[in-house]
Amino acid sequence: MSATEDLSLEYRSFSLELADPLETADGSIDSRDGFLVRLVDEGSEPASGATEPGNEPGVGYGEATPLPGWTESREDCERALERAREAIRTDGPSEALEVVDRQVAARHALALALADLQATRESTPLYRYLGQGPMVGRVPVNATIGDGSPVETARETRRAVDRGFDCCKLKVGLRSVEDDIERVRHVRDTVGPGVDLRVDANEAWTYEEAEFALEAFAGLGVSIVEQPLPAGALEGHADLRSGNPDVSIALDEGLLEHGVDAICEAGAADVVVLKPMALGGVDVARKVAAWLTELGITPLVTTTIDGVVARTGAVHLAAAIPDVPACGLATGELLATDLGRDPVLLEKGSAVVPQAKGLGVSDVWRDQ
Ligand SMILES: O=C(O)CCC(=O)C1=CC=C[C@@H](O)[C@@H]1C(=O)O
Ligand SMILES: [Mg+2]
Repeated sequence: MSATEDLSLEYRSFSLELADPLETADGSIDSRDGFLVRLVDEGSEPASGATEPGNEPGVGYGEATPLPGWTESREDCERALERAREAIRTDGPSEALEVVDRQVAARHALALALADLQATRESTPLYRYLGQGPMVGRVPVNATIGDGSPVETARETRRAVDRGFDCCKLKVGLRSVEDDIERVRHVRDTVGPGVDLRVDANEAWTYEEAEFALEAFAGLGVSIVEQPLPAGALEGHADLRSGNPDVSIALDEGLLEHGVDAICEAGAADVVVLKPMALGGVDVARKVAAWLTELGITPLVTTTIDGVVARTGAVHLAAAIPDVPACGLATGELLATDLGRDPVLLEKGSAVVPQAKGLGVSDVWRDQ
């Protein structure tokens, strides 16, 4: 993409309620407010007739959905998008990316819109533009289960398994470790041994609590414990790892605090969670994934409970990562409303990857 082409950027705010608040040890998420971004190549021929996915040749979509604690604030995001709008008109895409470099959600929106536009021009689905790899039909996904009562948690997990999920991530950390162990035991008894269970504590535990939890979780067949300790505790995570070879340790908040090299040097993670919205875009996340793989750490992709544009971008990112494990991409079903039609079908625990040009989303920029 050259600096001289005639690109214009527009953005609109949105607010999406969750169907039910997602309870986590870090607080409850009940709505997602952000900005839908549209990039238009003013020099390209307008599409004639109906706009099927990938059939808007001069248009790219992006989404900035800031989440407190993970990204810049909504206000900073809007100011950054305004700077990008001006910069892209006067100086081109590279300069526009530079002026939002530190506002990760805004950068995510711009980078996604640019990638969607370019992949569409090259008549290739976004994941192949990002990864330059082979055709991928599906990526495995996990169901996301909030930190509810033991009965609610078991019921939700059962429901997810009945709908075809064979991997479920349970939020933990809101109650005592003993209570969480009983909660997970109840889920295991309900769904049986064949379901892959993971837990995410969102930094809730002390080292002693985490050690106690990990030992019990190993006996319950929990495969991954995500962010058991505060993000700063790299050595603590490394010690938990070496003491509990049967359970993988995943870092999520820890990636944002330390970066890949420090995590690798400390030996603090088996798995690292990539949230493209919090990392500044699918392009950045793709590079981080490649670097992790090179270092022998497994990358997996999740969302920050985003609208359909960012969520579909995350599905493409996951499809661009070879042999990616089940990813936290079934988050659209947590929303009561969305920005438009979801081009990603969830089927038997997998997301069916859109094969249209670009992102493959359509019908998100309706006339207001
Ligand atoms: O990974 C998933 O299954 C879904 C995404 C998810 O769990 C999260 C999204 C946004 C904020 C966090 O509370 C949470 C996480 O920590 O991974
Ligand atoms: Mg997490």
